[in-house]
Amino acid sequence: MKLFSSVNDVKDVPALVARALQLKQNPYAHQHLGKNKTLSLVFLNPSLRTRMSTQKAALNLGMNVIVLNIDKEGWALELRDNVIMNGTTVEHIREAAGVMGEYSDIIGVRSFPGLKDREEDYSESIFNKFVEFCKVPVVSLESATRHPLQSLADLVTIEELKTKARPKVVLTWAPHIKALPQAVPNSFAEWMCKADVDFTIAHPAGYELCADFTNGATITHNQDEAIKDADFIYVKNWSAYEPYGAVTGGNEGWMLTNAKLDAVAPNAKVMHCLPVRRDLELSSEILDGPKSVVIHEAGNRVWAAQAVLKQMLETL
Ligand SMILES: NCCC[C@H](NC(=O)CCC(=O)O)C(=O)O
Ligand SMILES: NC(=O)OP(=O)(O)O
Repeated sequence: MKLFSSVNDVKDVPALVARALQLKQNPYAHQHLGKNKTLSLVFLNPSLRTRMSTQKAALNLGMNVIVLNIDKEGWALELRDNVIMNGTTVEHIREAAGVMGEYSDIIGVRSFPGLKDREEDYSESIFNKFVEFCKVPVVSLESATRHPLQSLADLVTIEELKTKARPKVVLTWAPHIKALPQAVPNSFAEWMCKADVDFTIAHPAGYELCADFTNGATITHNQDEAIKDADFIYVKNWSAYEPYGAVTGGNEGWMLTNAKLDAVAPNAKVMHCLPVRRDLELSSEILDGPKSVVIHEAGNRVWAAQAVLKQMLETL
């Protein structure tokens, strides 16, 4: 595998999930694979889980790891082509990515969307420039439109905790005060549409995701109807795709509570990629109660990352 940017880069998804679960049982069995190999993790945006879990995964495989918070510690990066660099940017992504490739066997990149220009964000221009100019295999650490390491960990979690062959999985929109990217819900939907699950998406009118990611999902504006008898409820806020980046008020009632779960989904396990704003996106009674699997889910980020890195190391 030379690129991990979406589910489409994975030949056999069930095999990758199975590999992640095997690695969880035996984390240090492949330390020879990463010996003398360097993973560089490059962040243009903040991270807790992705940074720590991917670093841990690489260490488990015997790799060396370099972390660069390029937004804070690097030179101001020019991302546009054909501009005279007489302003505040100091180094072009062409040289920066090329140089990072010299120091790395695999590079991970995190670059969030600006949420201003949909065409620009959905073209994945920043992520794709890293891929083009660094000339080594690249793992997405969350790009403008997708978060595949998160989605793989989510699928691993569902596979591990499901109590029936084909569980009902619901992605529900949640309230927030800010405009957040569509990357996590796009990616979760894209992975779930390819998995052996019964998949529903619930959101208020106006929060339709880009249809490229939701093909095969049941989509509704009725949260109670959507979560009825769900086995897994995946909670996430996102801003509108159309008009792009918009946030409309008046949907505070979409926050999931124990009362809602008790009424229609008593057996549901509740997931969230984190970070989560308590009692805005998701009630603390759920987060602190037995239905929440968010910490377990975040733990599985290690095995998802390790399965991907292992496959990349095998094809270096
Ligand atoms: N990597 C996980 C999610 C990252 C991002 N959340 C955020 O930016 C939260 C910011 C805040 O709550 O202020 C998102 O939703 O895509
Ligand atoms: N879920 C997730 O990607 O978390 P971080 O943004 O903290 O890496």
